[in-house]
Amino acid sequence: MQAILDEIVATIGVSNDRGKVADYIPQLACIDPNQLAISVALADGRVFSAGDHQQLFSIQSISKVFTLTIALGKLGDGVWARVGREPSGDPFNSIVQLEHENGKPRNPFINAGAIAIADAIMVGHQPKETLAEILQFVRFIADDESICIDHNVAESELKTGDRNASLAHFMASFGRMNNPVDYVLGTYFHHCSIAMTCQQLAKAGLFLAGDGENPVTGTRVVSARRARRINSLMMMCGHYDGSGEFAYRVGLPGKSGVGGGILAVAPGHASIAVWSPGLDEVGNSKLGTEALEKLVQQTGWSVFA
Ligand SMILES: NC(=O)CC[C@H](N)C(=O)O
Repeated sequence: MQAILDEIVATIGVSNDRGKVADYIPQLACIDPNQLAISVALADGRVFSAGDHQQLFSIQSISKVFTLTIALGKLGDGVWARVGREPSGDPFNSIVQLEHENGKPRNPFINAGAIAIADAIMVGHQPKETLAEILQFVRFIADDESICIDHNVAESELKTGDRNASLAHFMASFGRMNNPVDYVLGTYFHHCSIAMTCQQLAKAGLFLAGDGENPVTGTRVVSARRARRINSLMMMCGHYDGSGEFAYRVGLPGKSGVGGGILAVAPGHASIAVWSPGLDEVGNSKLGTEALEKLVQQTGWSVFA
């Protein structure tokens, strides 16, 4: 495995065509695009990494997998009254479907859906309490107490978050927000601003590769059925309007973030985190996707194999 990862970083890491760093969040615009990292956490507890795998990055929308998991724990199937389970086929920050679909986001991974999920898990709590709960959950699944929120990124998003504020207010106009919109947005921006290394992220995804149980710590996070369902949502919706392309090229459930990270799950085998800040046209890590494509070719881990 180490040789495979070293080879992936050596070949893909030299690419001149690295995509474009997200610049609508000023704090992300200044990240050096010449970075690439990959970590594979195997079901037997071994973790292999290559490239800049010790570097912290903004997990952004990958956090939506964790907030969905928390929401399912709190609301069970009640989650599906708040968001759907269908791919949107539209950009991650699109507002158009909300008008025709009664303010109900298509899925929990587009921005509107994740904002609705943030509202759902607040259940009357203050943003601080909700964020503490989210952070505690992420630290628990990653088995790492050092994971934190990057407050500079959160502030930066807050200042330039007009689109997300529009989505939230638009949903509120359909009576779909239980908490003050500003509180929900504050929660959403901060959970998107959790900073992790590839190694930490790969470990955090292990429960999804292990039928809901972290195979290393032996702790059950969700039921096997719930893990399968989260994986299926990642497969269908995790890369927005690039989900079909990702399934075609990589063939694993995955969730991307505009920080350039991707969490991918090879059920029964491994949890994989990749990071390279340059994004393709739809906002998914360009080299990260290429690295995963190569890894799956070498390991045969595609769920369609
Ligand atoms: N695709 C993403 O990672 C988007 C998340 C980002 N926080 C936003 O709201 O725009």
